[in-house]
Amino acid sequence: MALAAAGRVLLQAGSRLGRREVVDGARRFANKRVEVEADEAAGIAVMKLKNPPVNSLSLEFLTEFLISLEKLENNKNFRGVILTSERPGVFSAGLDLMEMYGRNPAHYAEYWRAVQELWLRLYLSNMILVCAINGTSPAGGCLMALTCDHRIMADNPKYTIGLNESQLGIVAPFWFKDNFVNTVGYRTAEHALQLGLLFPPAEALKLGIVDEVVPEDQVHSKAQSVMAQWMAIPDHSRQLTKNMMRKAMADNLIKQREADIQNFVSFISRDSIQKSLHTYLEKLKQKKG
Ligand SMILES: CCCCC/C=C\C/C=C\C/C=C/C(=O)SCCNC(=O)CCNC(=O)[C@H](O)C(C)(C)COP(=O)(O)OP(=O)(O)OC[C@H]1O[C@@H](n2cnc3c(N)ncnc32)[C@H](O)[C@@H]1OP(=O)(O)O
Repeated sequence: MALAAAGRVLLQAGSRLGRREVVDGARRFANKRVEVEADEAAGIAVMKLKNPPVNSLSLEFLTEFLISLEKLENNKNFRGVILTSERPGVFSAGLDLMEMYGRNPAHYAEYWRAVQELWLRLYLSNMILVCAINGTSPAGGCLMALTCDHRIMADNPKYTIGLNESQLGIVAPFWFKDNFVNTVGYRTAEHALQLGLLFPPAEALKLGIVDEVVPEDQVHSKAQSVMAQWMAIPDHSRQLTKNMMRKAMADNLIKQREADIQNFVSFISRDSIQKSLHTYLEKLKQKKG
């Protein structure tokens, strides 16, 4: 119920944005920040993140992404989604720092609800989610990948993935942490989270953050072949199994959703945290100059 209500809010927000859908022969639809190549006959869609310059998860991006995902969820012909970036090199730079810096509490609360919604929708999706990680994927970007059923990363040592929040002076929320612990195990998570480590593909593979590393030009073909394997499993048994594995963790957030929002708002509003974010943003700018 809570999920459905929040979904409606996002849909309303989406229509307020007034984005015109572009339909190309019923096989492609797009809003400004997400491109969907939908092959209804095959039952597979490719969702490409396209929020330049670095696919940060801004409020507008989250709204548009959730609307696109819901369209696919509502069409029973779609059984699988491949998530990838339209801009090879960066899968996603994670949460949009500008949504968490210098804004007011109401904005922080609205943003955090949308971030929760993204995680819940992806984590509990009945569809098969395969992540084609064709670039760097820190923090919230890594989280998106962690919600997927299978992760394939491009073999480029320049790309990294992990939960680096502590390096920014912030803390990975408990549900980011839970998703990570369930993927890599407690000790690895404890170590990586405290240090805010980002891992290149080979190390990410060793730790189980990703399932496969393939040459960069094969990420998409690999994602398609993995999807074909998963599609061969009957939906009902796969979905019941997925739900059995994931429900408890998702319910843990659902039951304390409002408290989690309040926690986030009071944490992110602190002067010391705003100062840390300021320093980090300055560092990002200086890197350029
Ligand atoms: C105890 C209670 C706890 C409660 C919980 C409380 C708090 C937790 C809250 C949130 C968890 C946070 C999760 C996150 O996801 S935080 C974001 C983490 N992301 C990063 O650290 C990535 C930062 N970016 C980079 O490292 C690089 O940009 C890149 C992704 C490697 C790409 O490098 P590239 O050289 O290609 O681009 P630039 O660095 O030049 O960037 C271009 C442009 O984009 C801006 N930008 C980059 N990342 C972000 C971002 N995440 N959000 C917003 N903007 C971003 C960058 O500043 C440049 O802007 P400019 O204006 O200078 O062009």
